Amino acid sequence: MPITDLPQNLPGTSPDAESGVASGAALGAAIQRFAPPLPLAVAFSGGADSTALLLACAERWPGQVVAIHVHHGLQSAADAFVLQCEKTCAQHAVPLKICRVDARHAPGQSPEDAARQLRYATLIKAATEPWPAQGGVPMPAVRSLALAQHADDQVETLLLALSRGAGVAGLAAMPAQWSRAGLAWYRPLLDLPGQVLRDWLAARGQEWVEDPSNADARYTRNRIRAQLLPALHQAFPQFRATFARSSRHCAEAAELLQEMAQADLGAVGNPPRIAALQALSPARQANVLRHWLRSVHATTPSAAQLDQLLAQVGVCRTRGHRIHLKMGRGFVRRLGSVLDWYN
Ligand SMILES: Nc1ncnc2c1ncn2[C@@H]1O[C@H](COP(=O)(O)OP(=O)(O)OP(=O)(O)O)[C@@H](O)[C@H]1O
Repeated sequence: MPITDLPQNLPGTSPDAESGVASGAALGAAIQRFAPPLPLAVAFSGGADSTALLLACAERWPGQVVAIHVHHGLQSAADAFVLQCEKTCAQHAVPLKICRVDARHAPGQSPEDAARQLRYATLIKAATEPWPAQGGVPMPAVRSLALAQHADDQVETLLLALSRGAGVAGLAAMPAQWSRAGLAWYRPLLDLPGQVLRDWLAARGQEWVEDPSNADARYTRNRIRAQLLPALHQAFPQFRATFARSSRHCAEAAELLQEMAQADLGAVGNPPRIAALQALSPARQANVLRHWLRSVHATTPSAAQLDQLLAQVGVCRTRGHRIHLKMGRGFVRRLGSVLDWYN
């Protein structure tokens, strides 16, 4: 499909000069705070957000920024994304790797999850495998990778977590920095509203491709963006900053719960001793049992299953008391003085 057949954003859509300057200052400040080990690879979809991130980084660290595009082979528009990525990278002399993958999901797996997991694995492989020399100069190994999610994406993630009834780990939303596969990963745009990125690109006459699925109201995330964010802006103009602060509080709380769960699992043992569990408060029992099931058995119980287990642990005072409950992908049963999980 020729690139012009896609809903593309062109210089004609420029915002006024004032918002162009304001967006430049906001993006500039975010990139100034960003200090990744170089060279840096940017996960580049060809959409507005990663186009802004790529160009801002390439300008800040010329010759030390590369781009990776994953062609998922899922949408007919995918070839047009590749063309746009190639055009942008050629214009700005940024080395680009295009990785073609088959991201069809397995039965029972969510299509978005399948595509995301494969995308992350592909980004790691592409970033860490050697890059061609640039102008005869060998390219050193990439040390960090940046993704372009912004403040609106963070709010959407938080609202989706709330709608599922998530605990503090889910409400922590997306981390701004972590390590994986020997790379430092970043989301340097989490403090910026998406509109700032679009204004910045439009003020510079920079094109990007609009993902047609972003307008599809069948996706909850798109409904949140189109309907909830404007209403939130009306009611709480500062919602991006305050929601982000709540997510950071939740991230801290989740870290503490994790540390406490590790210490408590050391104390109750693996498999957990029932008498040792009973010495803990119910909230700590729940925390350590959730951690045991997740970290040792790779399964997540529902809130109702965990409540049942806690109730059974609480009343397990006689030798003959039997425990046998469905728990995540398997079952928890009492074996003598301990709890046992099997499937
Ligand atoms: N096909 C892809 N290839 C490489 N990186 C990608 C691709 N799709 C998304 N990403 C990266 O993952 C981030 C989050 O993806 P998501 O689909 O939520 O955003 P997006 O709407 O595609 O962002 P953008 O406006 O950059 O297209 C993007 O900002 C980008 O950094």
